[in-house]
Amino acid sequence: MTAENPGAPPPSLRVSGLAYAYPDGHQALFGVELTVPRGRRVALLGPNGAGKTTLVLHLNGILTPGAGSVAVAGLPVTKPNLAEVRRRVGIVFQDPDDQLFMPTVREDVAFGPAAAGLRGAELAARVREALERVGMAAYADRPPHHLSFGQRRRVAVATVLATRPEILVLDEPSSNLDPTARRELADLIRSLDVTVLMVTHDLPYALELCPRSVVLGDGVIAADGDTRELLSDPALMRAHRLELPFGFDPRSVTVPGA
Ligand SMILES: Nc1ncnc2c1ncn2[C@@H]1O[C@H](COP(=O)(O)OP(=O)(O)OP(=O)(O)O)[C@@H](O)[C@H]1O
Repeated sequence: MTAENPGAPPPSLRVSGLAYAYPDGHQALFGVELTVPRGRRVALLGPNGAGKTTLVLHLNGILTPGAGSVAVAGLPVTKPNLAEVRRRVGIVFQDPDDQLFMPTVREDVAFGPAAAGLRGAELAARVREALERVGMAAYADRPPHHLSFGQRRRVAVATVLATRPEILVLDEPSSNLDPTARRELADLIRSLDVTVLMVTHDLPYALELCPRSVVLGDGVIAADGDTRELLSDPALMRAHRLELPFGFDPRSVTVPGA
């Protein structure tokens, strides 16, 4: 239940007054406010050094707020809640090799749900379902390092989906993908029935996948709104080093499913 709408489920993510300084004293976040309702896809944009990674590292408790708080589906991100928080927040890192470390794809995808206590037929079904979801069921017995980069990224998504997260955090999901793999991953993301926070410098990808974007600049939220409108605001774009590909006009692009 929430104060705004009694009876409604809490948002997938609520970040309130989040401030953080690294141990060397560098203040990376200043009072960030961000609410992502369940089932929405939101892009987190901003130049290098804006604080995007610092924000994401608070979502699963790798960093602890200097001030403010984070809650995932109403559960505060605090030390006693970390195991459940990490099941609810599935982060797909930019480099799939940071996530895949078992001898086979099947074992990598089983790792999360097995750690959460699933065994036997239930575990096998969960792994199969996640691999089917990302179109990689035929590769279950292959070593991850024999797969292409795009295939490894899909398996990395499966490792996270297998834990049935409340929110999927994608860190630069389109990086290093060829155009076909990029489109296939977009189709996959669009087909998922899950809340998504996508950190990206790929503005067309943000437009294609996320109706809403948040622009972070120097540790503060500089803008939060309709992606197409934000990307059509030259002053905002210039101020935050956001650049569209040459000739790309966000107002003339048709977004699938929109
Ligand atoms: N371990 C650290 N110690 C001190 N300062 C740090 C540390 N990690 C990051 N910073 C600083 O915090 C600020 C935010 O960094 P962060 O990595 O969150 O930015 P980002 O938006 O994710 O950038 P990028 O797009 O390059 O990934 C930067 O000024 C960065 O130099």
